[in-house]
Formats: sequence, structure tokens, C-alpha cells
Amino acid sequence: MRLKRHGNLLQNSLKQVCLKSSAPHLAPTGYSCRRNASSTVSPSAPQQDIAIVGGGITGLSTAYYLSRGPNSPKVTVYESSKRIGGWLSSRSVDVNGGKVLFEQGPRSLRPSVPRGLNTVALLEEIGLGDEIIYIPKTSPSAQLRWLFYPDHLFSLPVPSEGLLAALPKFFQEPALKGIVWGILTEIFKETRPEDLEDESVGSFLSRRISPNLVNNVVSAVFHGVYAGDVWQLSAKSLMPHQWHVEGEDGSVLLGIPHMMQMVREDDFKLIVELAGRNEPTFEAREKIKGCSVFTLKKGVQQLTDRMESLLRMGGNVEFKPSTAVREIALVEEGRKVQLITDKDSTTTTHDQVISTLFSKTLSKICNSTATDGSPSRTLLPSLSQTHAVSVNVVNLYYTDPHTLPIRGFGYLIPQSVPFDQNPERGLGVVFDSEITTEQDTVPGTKLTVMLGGHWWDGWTSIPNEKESIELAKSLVRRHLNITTEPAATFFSSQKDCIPQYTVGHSQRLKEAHKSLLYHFKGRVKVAGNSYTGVGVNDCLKASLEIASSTLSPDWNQKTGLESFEKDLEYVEKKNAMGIYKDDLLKMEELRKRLEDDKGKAHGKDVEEKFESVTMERKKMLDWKMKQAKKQADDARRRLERWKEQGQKK
Ligand SMILES: C=Cc1c2[nH]c(c1C)Cc1[nH]c(c(CCC(=O)O)c1C)Cc1[nH]c(c(C)c1CCC(=O)O)Cc1[nH]c(c(C)c1C=C)C2
Repeated sequence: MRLKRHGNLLQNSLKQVCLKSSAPHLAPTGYSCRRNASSTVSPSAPQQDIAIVGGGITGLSTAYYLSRGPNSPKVTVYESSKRIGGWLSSRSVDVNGGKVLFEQGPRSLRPSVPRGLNTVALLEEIGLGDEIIYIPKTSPSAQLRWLFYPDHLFSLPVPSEGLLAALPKFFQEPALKGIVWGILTEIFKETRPEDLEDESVGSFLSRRISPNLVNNVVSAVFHGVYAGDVWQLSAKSLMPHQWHVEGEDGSVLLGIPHMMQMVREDDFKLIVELAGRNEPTFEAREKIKGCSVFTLKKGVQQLTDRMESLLRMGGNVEFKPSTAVREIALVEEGRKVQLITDKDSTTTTHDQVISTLFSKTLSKICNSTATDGSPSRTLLPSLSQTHAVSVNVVNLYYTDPHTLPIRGFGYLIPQSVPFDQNPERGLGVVFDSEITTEQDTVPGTKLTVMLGGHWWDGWTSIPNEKESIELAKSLVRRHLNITTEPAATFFSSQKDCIPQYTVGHSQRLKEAHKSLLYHFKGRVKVAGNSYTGVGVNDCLKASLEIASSTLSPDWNQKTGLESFEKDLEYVEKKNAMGIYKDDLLKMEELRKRLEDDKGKAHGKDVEEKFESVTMERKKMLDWKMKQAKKQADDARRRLERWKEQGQKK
């Protein structure tokens, strides 16, 4: 009975989500997932049939965005494994009379503007707003981040303590040697040759600042995000702002003021889109302001679980788990895409296919048909070069809440640490119980040890479960002096979990865009962590965009990679200030008028005018705030109504 009521509630909320996105006054400015009047697909046209290959976070959210409007297409999600949800995997494990939550993939998300805001908006939309745990910027896990070099842990400078407090560390810590000098002399360094299309993060930052910064600090930070090798990862793709300003201003340092006024054009579009819908709610925006990262009460997998159940209840989406797609081909004179799956070689046809697979896997299933007996070749050669790293994740739980000798987020191990200090090939350790204890029912200390990544490139076999747990215990014994046995351990091997955006990434994707258009006429599109960012926030942004492209009038010009046709474009941040955009533009107008007046007016007059402008701005902001709050109240009341309706049913 209880479950049923819950089910009704979910179904209702999906209906409400649909109603919401179809409301004309809420029409998104940029990404319309609705088929509007100008669409090539008229309301009487047959329902489109879309296949999504891959049932991870990108596949599920694409299915969700496709399904939330009226006249939504028929969607089929193909997933090779039994389980839907992909890399987002949270396990609740029984320990000593209670339960602790272990994360195998991403564990917390950043509230960055606008991608993190977009994630919060989605969480609110699917009814998980109250399940978000906001970790405050003041918590030890947000303040203290540690690095290991060469044989000890040291904390990275805390920005709030200021430069003066941090300065001695730059001279005492061997890892930071030469970095201050490298920064001070950056503006005098030669700029890159004009014909240099891309280079590694290592080469870029060594050239601009110092190799020590790369080997001892940046390589550690890149371990924490990409588990990759800084000497192979692309500066153009992964440090796009810094790369851009070097090109524009000749120096990264001199370019900082410029950089701070800029925002990527695609992010700007998302800011405007979110502001247009006043999302996330005012309350969530307020919480985000003070938070460093956020997660969910039952772990990040709650996001994929909720989307899956909403989609199953909505009725327009069919799930095909344990069904690997082994071939994709254009058929019926280019009017359909055929998928051949490994289930008895079943074939199905669809109007469009969105692949969220690892790009190399996609390249293997998109082949030319050889009629002359020669071996078939991939139609997407530039994607066949992609490489991904594997990470073994070991979760450890100790009953003593005071097992750790230090507080903070955890620590990262840079590439320069000698082998004898890191024979386990560790990348870093997360102090999960320092980030939040809200997910567990018993006290204790919870750690996650990450092993492998690029260290294992070229290895033919990697450590198994038993070996990895031993390696993890040995690592925390040497680095943290933890000698007690954990009360619980959990292991997972994440094979090829992080695609590596190595030098030439953007050029390869530009070529892939052309190949997809040429061979599949826009009927095969891509999204996911192989292309426009490896994080959850990036994947959700990509799925919003690809769902919109799929239903747009010019769907046949879109592949998900069209942004790679040209270099990244930036716009001025002041035009991208979300809900304050109009105010700021009006302010700018007033400021200009005042400047014009300046020549005519004197002293007191000018001061008075400035004061009146400030008052005017304040009034405008107050008004906007009140409006946003009213909208949030309305949304809350609406939600209460849905809940009541759901319960009555
Ligand atoms: C399986 C291991 C993973 C490692 N990195 C990622 C995974 C899935 C992916 C990843 N990690 C972070 C980001 C950036 C997030 C964003 O921009 O929104 C991505 C794409 C950052 C991050 N890394 C760790 C944590 C707890 C976070 C969360 C945000 C933060 O606090 O900065 C921990 C961590 N992840 C990896 C390692 C080696 C590591 C070590 C401490 C590899």
C-alpha cells in the first residue's frame, strides 16, 4: 500500500514536470526540449523513435529531458550491463549494528555556476531537493586539502587565511620550491608560438610557471579529477580559460582580470536558461552560496535511481538492460538508424540514436560494410584513438571516529612522489567521514583509497580485490600511520571509468563531428564523459543540450560535437549574471549616462547622482529578491498540492 502511494506520487510528479516545461511562460530561452511551432515536426507528425545507447547518468538524463515535454518521442535505452545507472554507484553496507554508505564513483558534486546550479535545478525538479546535503565552505573538509610529498603530508594554503599567512609554506615545503619565483616572473615569459594548436598541461604550466608546480602540485590535483597524466592531458581542453588568455594577453597572470570578466558562451546560454526559469529555487541558491560541495542523503546514486523510476512510470521510455549494441548503421536510404544487439543479433530501427558510450567503444561499433572481403573499417577513426583510465576504489570503515591523525578533505599524491613512497600506485585518499556523517547510522571513520589511473597504463593485468584491499591498507599505514584493521571494506574496479582528454582532443572531436555528419547525416549523436567534460555536472549539461538538439528543427546538423567546429567563444560575465542581468544592464546604462554628464556637472551634483543610482540599484535588487522568493513559495505550495493529490489517489 505504502509503495503504491509512493508510485502514484512519482507518476504525478513526472506529469507535473511535463506540465511545467510545457508552460509557455516558462519556455526556456536556449534549450527547448519541446517541439514548438517552428519545429519541422508538426503536432500531427508520427511520434519520433529515439534510441539511447548507454544507461548511465548521461543516458538517463537525456531520456528524462526528451520525455518531459508534450509530444515526447518514444525512447529506448540500451544498456549492456544488468544494472542501470553507470558509474554512479552508492552501497549501504551493514557494520557493527548500523549502516554506512560507500561510494564507488563520484561522491560529491561542485556547486559551480552554472553547471552545478543546473544539477541542483534537476534534483529539485525530480523531487530530490530535500535530499541534498550541502557541505558548508567552513567545514574542515572544504578548508583543508593535503598533498603528500616526498614522504610527508602538508596542507595546501587556505585561501581565506590570505597570502601572507601562506607565504612561509612556499619556502618551507620542498614541493613548493621555486613556485613563487615562477609566478612572479610569469609575465616576462615568452608566449607560445602562434602555430601551436595544443600542448600538455605539464608543458603549458612548466613553460608559464615552473616544472615543480606541475610535478608536485598540479599533477596531484589532476589525479583527483582525471586520475591522469599531466604530461599527456590537453591544456587547451582542460585549462581552456588559461590557454585562451595566454593567447589573448600573452600572460596567464596578466590575463586574470580579463579571465574573471569572461564566461564561456555555452555556459552563458545555460545561465540565461536557468534564470529564465528562475531555477534552482531562491532557497537552494542561498544554500549553494555557502557550500563547497553537495551530495545526496542516500548517496549520488539516488539521482540515477530516481530518474530511472520516474521514466519507468512515465511509460514513454523502454529500458533494455543486459543488451549490448554491437553495430550501428544507417539504413532505408538514410531515413533510419539500425542497431544490432548481442541478444540473438536482434535488429531494431530508430529515427535517431544518441550514443553515451565511451567514444572508443562507439568507434568500434560504427563500421563500414566491406563488400569486397577486405576488413571493415571504423567510420569514426578519430574516436578510436581515445584512451580511458581504470581506477580501483577501496572503501575502508573503522569503528573509532578518531582514527585519522589529521582533519580535512583527504590527500592527493603527485606524480613526482618516488616509487618507494608510493609502491601501491595510489592516486589519493578521501576522508569521507570528514565530508559528511549524515549518510551513516553509526559513528566511525570512513576512507576511500583510489589506486591506479594512469599509473596502470600499459599494464596487462591490474590488482584484484584481495590485492587492492591489502594495497589500500598498506598505503594508509605508511602515509597516515593507521595500523588498526578496518571493521568493513568494500572494493570496486572501475574499468575505463575516466576518458582522457589528451593533447589534440578538440581537433579529434572536430573530425568526429564531420564523420558523424557525413556517415550518419545527423541521425547518430553523442553525449557523455568522452566529449565535453568528465564530471556529473558536465554530463547533465551535455544531456540537456543533446535532448534539445534531437528535437530541434535543425536536428540533422547536430551531432553533440558541433561546438568543436570553432574555438571556444567567451562573453563578458556582466552580461551573464543570471537573474540580475537586466538590473546590471540598466545600471550600466545609468553609469554611462552619468559619465556623459560628468563633463557638465561638478562635485556635489555628481555625488548626489551616484547616490541616487545606488539607491535605484538597491530597490531593483530588493524587488527581484522578493519576486524570486514569491516564486519559490509558489513552487513549494505547488509541490504540497501534488503530494496531497498523489496521496489521495
Ligand atoms: C573513481 C575515481 C574518480 C576520480 N575522479 C573522478 C572519479 C569518478 C571524477 C572527478 N572527481 C572530481 C571531479 C571534478 C568535479 C567537478 O568539477 O564537479 C571529477 C570529474 C573532484 C573530486 N575528486 C575527489 C572528490 C571527493 C571530488 C569532489 C569534489 C571536490 O571536493 O573537489 C576525490 C578523488 N577522486 C579521484 C581521486 C584519485 C581522488 C582522491 C582523493 C579520482
